[in-house]
Amino acid sequence: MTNLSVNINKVATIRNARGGNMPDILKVAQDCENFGAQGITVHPRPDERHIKYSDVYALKPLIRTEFNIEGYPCNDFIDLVLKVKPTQVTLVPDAPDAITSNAGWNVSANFDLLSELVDTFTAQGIRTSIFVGTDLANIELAAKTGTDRIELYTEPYATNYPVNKEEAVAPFIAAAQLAKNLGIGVNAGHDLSLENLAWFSQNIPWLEEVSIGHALICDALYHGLQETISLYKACLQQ
Ligand SMILES: CC(=O)[C@@H](O)[C@H](O)COP(=O)(O)O
Ligand SMILES: NCC(=O)COP(=O)(O)O
Repeated sequence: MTNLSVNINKVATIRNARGGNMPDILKVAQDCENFGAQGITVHPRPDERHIKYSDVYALKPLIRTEFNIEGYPCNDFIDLVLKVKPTQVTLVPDAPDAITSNAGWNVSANFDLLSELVDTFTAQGIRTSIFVGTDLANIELAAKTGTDRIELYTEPYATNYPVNKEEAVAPFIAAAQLAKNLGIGVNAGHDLSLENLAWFSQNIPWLEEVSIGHALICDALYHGLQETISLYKACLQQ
C-alpha cells in the first residue's frame, strides 16, 4: 500500500496572505488525517513564506499519522527537526531562494554531509529520506549513506506524462527497482496530480509514500478537501 501524505505548504501560503489565522493550518492538518490522509508533510523554507517554524512545533503534538518534514539542511532546519522529532525527515537540496524544489541531490558531491545527517537523525529515531532524481549511480550512492528511503523527484515525470506516459515513467520504474534491490524504501513527490498519479502508482506498486501539495490543494477548491483526499487515495489503489 502506498501512503498519501498531504503537503500543507499551500494552505499556509493562503493564510500568510492576510497575516491572520485563516485558514487554520492546524485544523486543516487534523482534517486531512480525519479525511484519510496517512501523513502530513511540511517544507519550511528559511523565509517562512508558507510553513513557519512555529507551525512545525504546533503541529507536532496534533499529528496522529506520519509527520514528514522536508527541507534543506541548514543549521536552523537541523535544529528544528531534532527538537520536533518527526516520523521522517526528507533532505532536499533546494537553495533558500528557490521558488520550489527543482532537483534532487548530487549525492557524490554531498556524500559526507548526507551521511553525517543520516547518522544524526537516525540516532534520534527519525526516519531519513534523501530527495533524488532517477540517476542510478546517484541512487546507489544514496543507499550507501545509510538512509532509510529515497524520495524520487517526480517533476520530470509530471512534465513528460502528457507527451508519452510509458516513456515518462520508465526511468522512475528503474530507479525504484534499484532502490528496492538495495533495500531502501521509495517515496515520491513533486507535481503529482489526479491526472498522473494512478499511472505512477500502477507502475511502482512498492512505492511507500507520495507527498502531494500543490495540485491537491488546487483540486480541493473544486471538490472540497474530503472528496479530494478520497480521489487521490483512489489513484493509489488501482
Ligand atoms: C520536495 C518537494 O518537492 C516539495 O516539498 C516541494 O518542494 C514543495 O515545496 P513548495 O510548497 O515550496 O513548492
Ligand atoms: N515532496 C513533494 C511534496 O511534498 C509536494 O510537492 P507538490 O505536490 O507541492 O509539487
